[in-house]
Amino acid sequence: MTALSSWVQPSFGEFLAGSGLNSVPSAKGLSGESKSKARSSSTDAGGKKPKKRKGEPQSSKPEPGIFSNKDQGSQDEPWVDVHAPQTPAELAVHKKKVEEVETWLKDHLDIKSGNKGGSVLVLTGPSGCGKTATLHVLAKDLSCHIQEWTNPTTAEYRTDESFRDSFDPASRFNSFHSSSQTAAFQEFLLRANKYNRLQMSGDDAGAPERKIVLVEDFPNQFYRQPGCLHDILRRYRRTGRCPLVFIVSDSLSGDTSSRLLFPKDVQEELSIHSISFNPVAPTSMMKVLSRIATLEASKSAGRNSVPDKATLEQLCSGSSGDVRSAINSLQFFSYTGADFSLEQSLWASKKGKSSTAASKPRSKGRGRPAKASAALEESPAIGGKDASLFLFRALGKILYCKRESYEEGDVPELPAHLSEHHRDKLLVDPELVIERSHMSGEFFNLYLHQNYVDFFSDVEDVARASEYLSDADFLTAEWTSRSTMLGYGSSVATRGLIHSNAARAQAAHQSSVGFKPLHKPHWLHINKTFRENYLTAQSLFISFCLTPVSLVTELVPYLAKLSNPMRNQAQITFIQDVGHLSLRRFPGRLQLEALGDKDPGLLDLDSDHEDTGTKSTEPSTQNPLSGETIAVPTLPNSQEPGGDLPASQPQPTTSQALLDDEDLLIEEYDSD
Ligand SMILES: Nc1ncnc2c1ncn2[C@@H]1O[C@H](COP(=O)(O)OP(=O)(O)OP(=O)(O)O)[C@@H](O)[C@H]1O
Repeated sequence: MTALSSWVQPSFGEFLAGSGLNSVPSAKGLSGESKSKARSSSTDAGGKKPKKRKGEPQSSKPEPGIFSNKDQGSQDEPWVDVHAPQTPAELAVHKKKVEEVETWLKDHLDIKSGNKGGSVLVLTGPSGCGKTATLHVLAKDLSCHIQEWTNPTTAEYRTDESFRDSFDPASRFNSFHSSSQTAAFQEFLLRANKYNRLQMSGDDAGAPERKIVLVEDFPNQFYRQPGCLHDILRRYRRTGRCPLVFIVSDSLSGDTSSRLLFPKDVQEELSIHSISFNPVAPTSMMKVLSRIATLEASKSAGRNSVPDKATLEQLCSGSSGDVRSAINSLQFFSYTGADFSLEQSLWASKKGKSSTAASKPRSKGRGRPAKASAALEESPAIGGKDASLFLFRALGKILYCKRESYEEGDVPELPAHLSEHHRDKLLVDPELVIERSHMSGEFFNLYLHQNYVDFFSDVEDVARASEYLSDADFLTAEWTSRSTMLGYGSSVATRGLIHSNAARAQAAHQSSVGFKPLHKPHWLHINKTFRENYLTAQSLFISFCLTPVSLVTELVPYLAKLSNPMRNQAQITFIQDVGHLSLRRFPGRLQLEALGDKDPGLLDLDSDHEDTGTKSTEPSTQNPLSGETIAVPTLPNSQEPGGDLPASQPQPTTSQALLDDEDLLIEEYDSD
């Protein structure tokens, strides 16, 4: 927030000074001209804070969270700080999560009770869901001190010598930056672990210091080489005396950074406890917003308006469970509501538009979808957070393609020969859905391709839809134009799919498809196997000096035909698995891996690699489509034949039993 307020104020300073406004929330970090201009025009709220001259140190700057002083200059303070929770009961976080963190802290704070000091906790969850606030409140409750790591700025450790080193052609590019940041982090941990805080007057001198080391700001080097962090953690685990808490915020589409920094095996090895926070629930969010709005309205003597319930609800839905963003939007709204007369009318007209759209009764369908689709289609009116969609919901929006009938005379009728193409008004915007799924259009198409058939009831429609999917594929086939054509490709795929589904063309007659489980694309698995086979072939047959493609398509099939090709057991197994196309082992269709409603979209192949690999529990088997046998222990359960197939999929047939193949025996050959 400090950073935020320091750039917000200069940008608005002149405008505020000119308009005689003084109650914009940006006292923290004020600097320079704009600040003095804003101050000079202050008559009321600005005057509450002692005036500071340019260049004067800002000693009274409150820390965010519980350290902020409620009484001082709250008019100018960001409300997130003024109304920071002080007790666990005030937290907008689910009680169970708070208890979980509290129990862990209590268990690991007492150094004397066994050697638990060097234990590590990772808090994950979306940004602004109260992870830091929870830790601060609990630390205060348990009377312990938080020592937090912040990345030093480059200037701080750019001593003359290291600066000169960085220009040394022999030294690796940027090495001074990353290594010194990691070294500084290591030193911080060492010191935090070794030394207590200086005793200040008023501190209880006798009481042993209880301390939590907090890391929220990770040195960049750790993202490039997570191994560095893991080594430091191993050392800390052995020597640490106080609990170490990491806070990792999830990205919009998944928890990729926490998986990168704290992979499962490292968590197990170092007994790292992980607690995952959810976005703040709308009911808790409403409580927090109403409390703050009422308090602020009573404090401001009529200058701030209390937003009505509908507005608060809108703020809640626009914040996507981010309490910080919701409170900021509320503060912004309250100021605009009271002070900016011009802005007020602009906001009001925008709000009016969205609220009429949201409240407009729909002629067809139930209330809930109307509300949901309105929330998706309308951007939140007041400083709303980017609303992301979980992949599961995004796919549902396209596959279920909700429609609403046109009002009489709304659209011109199509000519008779085109009447079969008439469709009711679509309630989703496919491009927006893809954008909010935070996934590339190509990957999104893959998911559609895997799942669309279950949502169709006519084979002619399926044929048309598959043509659109092929067209989309074709549009992005040429690498030179791919980046330009990606958007078109996904539009053709999504809109083509939606249009082809004639059974869902009319809002009044949208056939009920019921709930259909969605699955991850089989392509992901094939691609993973393909890459693994390439790597294995390369390492096993390195002496042949062939490219991976030649190895797998020429050498290995050839060796498979020989009865005595190799002497190494690993090579023999690989040749048996990959070298020949066997139809022998497959009794039925694949069972695909289900897509959960919270599964993140896969942004790149590496994350897919990890994703499919870690979730696998099933034994290895063979792919009936390509004929490849997959001897990979980490095979996803999508490959297990014969298991419980979803009702939507054809059940295994017995015809494959006829495809019996004689066993291929490869004997070991010793050339010596
Ligand atoms: N009732 C409340 N519960 C939780 N936070 C609140 C509440 N009221 C105000 N806040 C403020 O909301 C903000 C919550 O952000 P917090 O830093 O805890 O989020 P976070 O999950 O750690 O996310 P990030 O990683 O982005 O910082 C804090 O500034 C906190 O002071």
